[in-house]
Amino acid sequence: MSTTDFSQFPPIAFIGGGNMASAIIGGLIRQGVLASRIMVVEPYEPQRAVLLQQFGINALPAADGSLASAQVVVWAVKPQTFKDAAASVAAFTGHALHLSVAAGIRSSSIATWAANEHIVRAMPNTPALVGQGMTALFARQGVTPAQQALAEQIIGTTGQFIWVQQESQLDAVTALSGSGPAYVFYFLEAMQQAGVEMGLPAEQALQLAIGTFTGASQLAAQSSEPPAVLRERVTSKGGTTFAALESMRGSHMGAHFIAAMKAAEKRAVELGDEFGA
Ligand SMILES: NC(=O)C1=CN([C@@H]2O[C@H](COP(=O)(O)OP(=O)(O)OC[C@H]3O[C@@H](n4cnc5c(N)ncnc54)[C@H](O)[C@@H]3O)[C@@H](O)[C@H]2O)C=CC1
Ligand SMILES: O=C(O)[C@@H]1CCC=N1
Repeated sequence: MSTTDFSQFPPIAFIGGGNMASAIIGGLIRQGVLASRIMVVEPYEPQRAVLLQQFGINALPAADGSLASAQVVVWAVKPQTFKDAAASVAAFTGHALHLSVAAGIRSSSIATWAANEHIVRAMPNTPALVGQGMTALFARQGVTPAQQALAEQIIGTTGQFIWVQQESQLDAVTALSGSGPAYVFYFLEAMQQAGVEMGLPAEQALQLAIGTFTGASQLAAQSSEPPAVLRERVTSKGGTTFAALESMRGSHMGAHFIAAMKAAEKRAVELGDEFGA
C-alpha cells in the first residue's frame, strides 16, 4: 500500500462508534479513505443514525462475518465493555492488527480476548475531532514494522503522535494528554468566570481565554525556551502577573494539579486491573 494513497486504504473495522471512533473515522475520511472501506459495530441505534448522517456509514448493530475482511480492528469501546465486546468480535478478526484506544486495558488482556499478539495501543485525545489530536502509541512485541506504519497512518490522520517504549507509560499519557483537554476546558471555564466577575461580557471573556491558550501554546511550541522562561517574561516584578502567580503559589495550585493528574494515572491502572483479563 502506498503511504499517501488513502483511497487504497485496507478495510478497517471500528468496535464502538462513539466519540473517539468518530474522531478517527473523521480523520480517515478527511484524508480520502472511502466510507465503504470502514465498518463500525455500534449497538446503540441513535449513534448508528449519527454515523450514517455524519459519514454515510451504515454501522452494524452487532458483529458479523463481514468483519473478517478487516485488516485493522480499532477498539473504541469503554474499558468496562471491552471484554464483552471482544467475545462477539474475536471469532472474525483473528488475523487483523488490533488497535485499541481504551484507557487502562493492557495489551496482554487484548491478546487473551482477541487470540492475537498483533496489538497496538493508542491513547488519543478529543482534539483529534478537529485534526489537532495528540496521541501516544505502544506496540506489543510481535507487531510488524508494516503494522506499526499502518497504525501511524491511521492515528496520523487525527494529528500528532509519539511512540512510548513501556506499556505502563500509557497510564501517564492517559493522565496527561488523554484527559488533558478536560483540564484545559476547566481552566477556560474558570478564566471566563473570572472575566465575567470582573465585568466582561461572557462571550468576550471566553474569546480572550481561548485566544490566550492558543497563542501561549503556539509560543511554547515555536520557542526554543522552556515554559518557565516564557512565564518569567510575562511576569514583571511587582506587576499584575506576579500578583496572580503569588496567589497560585499561596494556594499550592501546582501541587494540587500534579496530585489531580496522579489520580487520573491511578485510575488508569485500576481500569486495567478491574476490567482486564
Ligand atoms: N473521550 C476521550 O477523551 C477519550 C477516550 N478514550 C477511550 O476511548 C474509548 C471510547 O471512549 P468514547 O468514544 O469517549 O466513548 P463513547 O461512549 O462515546 O463510545 C463508546 C461506544 O461504544 C458503544 N458500545 C457499547 N457496547 C458495545 C459493544 N459491545 N460493541 C460495540 N460497541 C459498543 C457505545 O454505544 C458507544 O457509542 C474508551 O475506552 C476511552 O477510555 C481514549 C482517549 C480519550
Ligand atoms: O476519562 C477517561 O477515562 C477517558 C480516557 C482519557 C480521556 N477520557
